[in-house]
Amino acid sequence: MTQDRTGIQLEAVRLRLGSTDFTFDAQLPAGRITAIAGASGSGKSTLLNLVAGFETPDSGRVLIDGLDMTDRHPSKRPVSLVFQDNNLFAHLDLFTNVGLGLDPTLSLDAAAKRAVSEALSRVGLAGFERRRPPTLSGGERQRAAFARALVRRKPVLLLDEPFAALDPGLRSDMAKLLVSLHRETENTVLMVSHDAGEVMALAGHILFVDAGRIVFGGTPQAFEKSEISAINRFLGA
Ligand SMILES: Nc1ncnc2c1ncn2[C@@H]1O[C@H](COP(=O)(O)OP(=O)(O)OP(=O)(O)O)[C@@H](O)[C@H]1O
Repeated sequence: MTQDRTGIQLEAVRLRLGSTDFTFDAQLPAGRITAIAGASGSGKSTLLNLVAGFETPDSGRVLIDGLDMTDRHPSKRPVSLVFQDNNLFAHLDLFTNVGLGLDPTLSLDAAAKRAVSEALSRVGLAGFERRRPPTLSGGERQRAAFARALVRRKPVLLLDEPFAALDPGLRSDMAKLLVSLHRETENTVLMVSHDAGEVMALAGHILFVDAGRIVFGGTPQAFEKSEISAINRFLGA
């Protein structure tokens, strides 16, 4: 691991979308899994989109490992992404889909091709290289999306409800896969989730968003003891 990993900072970030105002101030630890939790419509995806670069703040700054990302194009940020709907190209086989994570022009040398096969194998999809996404189960497609993120070897992994479309058994398998990939890569993970069980099982750090603001940032232990009513509702207390 490099010495100067300081994680993700949102410094006095302000954004207005339609009639909704967002204000985010946060410091997210490097090398940990941080969950962004909150009710539907609270602003979880918006926060993630600000880090990914799909939204640009009206004011304030977004930093990753100390570098100002605020005006940097999403493709130039040191992040990889996994979404609920996995965004695989249906007409391309898995090898190509994962290879695109490495190089959009697909000019892959022998080492890059090996990396693609290793990533598929790491998520349990060895031998699936020539299969196209429509021939796979939902869980297999989501594994392929993880392989595509993995192969990029970026210091930050952004996940937006990555398991939401899966049934409970698969959700728990994928959660285990995420934890084991995280142990290996020690990357900084930011994961949107509206599932209290998932948040408590996976996160080492939690941000809770309510009405466009972060109303809690801290450990799962402190989160459980919080007396904020929106958090108690979220935890089903
Ligand atoms: N481009 C936009 N224009 C106008 N309003 C927007 C836009 N994007 C998001 N919003 C609004 O901002 C609020 C927060 O949206 P966001 O998607 O961040 O919430 P969320 O917490 O991720 O919700 P969910 O759990 O339902 O996905 C919502 O009320 C949404 O309608």
